[in-house]
Amino acid sequence: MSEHIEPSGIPHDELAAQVAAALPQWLPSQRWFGGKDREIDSVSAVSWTTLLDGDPLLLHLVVRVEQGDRRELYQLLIGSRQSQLPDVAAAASIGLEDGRTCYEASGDADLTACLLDFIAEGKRIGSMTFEHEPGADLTTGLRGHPITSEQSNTSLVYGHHHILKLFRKLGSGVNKDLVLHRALHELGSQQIAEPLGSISAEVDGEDVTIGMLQRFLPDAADGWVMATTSVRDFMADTAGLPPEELGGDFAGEAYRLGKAVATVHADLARALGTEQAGADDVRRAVDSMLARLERVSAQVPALARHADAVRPVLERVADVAVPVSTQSVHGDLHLGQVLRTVNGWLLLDFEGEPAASVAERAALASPLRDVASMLRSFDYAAQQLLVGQPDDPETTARAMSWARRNRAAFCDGYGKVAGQDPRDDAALLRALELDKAVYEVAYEHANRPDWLTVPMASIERILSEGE
Ligand SMILES: Nc1ncnc2c1ncn2[C@@H]1O[C@H](COP(=O)(O)OP(=O)(O)O)[C@@H](O)[C@H]1O
Ligand SMILES: O=P(O)(O)O[C@H]1O[C@H](CO)[C@@H](O[C@H]2O[C@H](CO)[C@@H](O)[C@H](O)[C@H]2O)[C@H](O)[C@H]1O
Repeated sequence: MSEHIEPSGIPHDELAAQVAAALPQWLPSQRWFGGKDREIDSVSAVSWTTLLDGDPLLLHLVVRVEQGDRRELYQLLIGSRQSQLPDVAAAASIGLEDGRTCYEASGDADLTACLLDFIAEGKRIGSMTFEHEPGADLTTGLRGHPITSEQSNTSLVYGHHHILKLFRKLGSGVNKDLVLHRALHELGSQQIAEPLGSISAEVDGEDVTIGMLQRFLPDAADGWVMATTSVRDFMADTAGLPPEELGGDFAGEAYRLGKAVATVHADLARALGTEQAGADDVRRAVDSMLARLERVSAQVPALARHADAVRPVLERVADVAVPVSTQSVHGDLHLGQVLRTVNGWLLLDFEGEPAASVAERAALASPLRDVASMLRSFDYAAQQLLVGQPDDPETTARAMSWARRNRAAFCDGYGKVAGQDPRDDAALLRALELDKAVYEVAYEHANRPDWLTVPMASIERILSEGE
């Protein structure tokens, strides 16, 4: 915390408190805010650090958001200028009652340029520590611009060299994304973007990762964009050509993606070890899936109607042969988390599901969790074109044939490297897919209500297909 006084005379602790008081109105409109499903009871400033003093001012702020029995920490960069306001999005403005303009400053490249330089210098400011990884080759003096794609966090790209992710919701300790990136990089993994540095801060007496710097891959193609382009080509073809003869066929990519995911799983097992889950562990995993089903059903009546049919599928996992091998996994793998470079597929963002607790994210799991999660994403890619469209069984059937082809290719590629086809564990895979779809119902309900039909249609399909 700092005792600095801004030129206008307001102490920074007062400014932090004023910003926190204005946040209940502002937070719900932010894509990265994970508490959109509930009323905000209060927001209070937990810690603040002056990164740039004077005019302009850059304040790092950690706030506690209270929503019923839920209490979460979020970080913000607060900019304030007395003179000319920067050309940042109007949505960044956090109005204060006394008319002062404070804004969320991650879009102000003049202010965020210092973050990269601080990492290169290995600077300590107040309770914040900026570090580069051993041997990291950093280009400094660059301006950082936020990426425009959908994100749970906020990432700034510095001159096509580096990308700095600022974790919005803060957990405790070293972020899992950083832990897994470091472990994979140490093994020489080619399936990740090299970790280059980090930012941490002492919050409530504990060191917490608040940012991670990585090599930026300017020529990489986003997996979601590639897959949905392929779906569009496939759906637009009226000559009825077989998919393998269409230019945008994705099956070869899906196969190679399967191989890349299996390689990462093998590397994670090698780097961080495996454990054998016994009957009690499996029972706990089943109970946690059932609890999620009940929780989400209570919020979304459309899901509640299927809960009686979903429950026995989840329960069947308790009958799988034990022990089940568990390990560190990605935790929220989907097509938007993979990049295709000239050297093959890379995986991003090992943080796990944004809504999960730190303990849930750190828990070891069957690697089939990631397989199921990626299979769900092929369904999403196929179905996203149908969102808001009138129901047409023929179009739906064609979209689902794209999903089937690519899901199969992904499993073939995965099995080739893993030495075992994930489809051999049909009961577990089916339950994990359903559990992920239940998670997605909650995610869409809170974030993109128009897309709720996507996981709901999948749940109906998985249930109707039987075993
Ligand atoms: N190293 C990188 N090189 C190029 N693009 C990247 C890199 N890391 C992330 N991205 C882009 O940023 C997006 C968001 O990154 P991600 O780590 O998934 O953030 P979040 O946790 O907020 O979802 C990705 O979907 C990808 O398009
Ligand atoms: O922000 P994250 O990437 O960490 O993940 C969250 O947002 C994702 C959407 O951006 C969401 O993914 C769901 O939608 C995707 C299409 O937009 C689809 O490919 C995924 O399969 C589907 O789960 C993800 O669940 C959520 O955690």
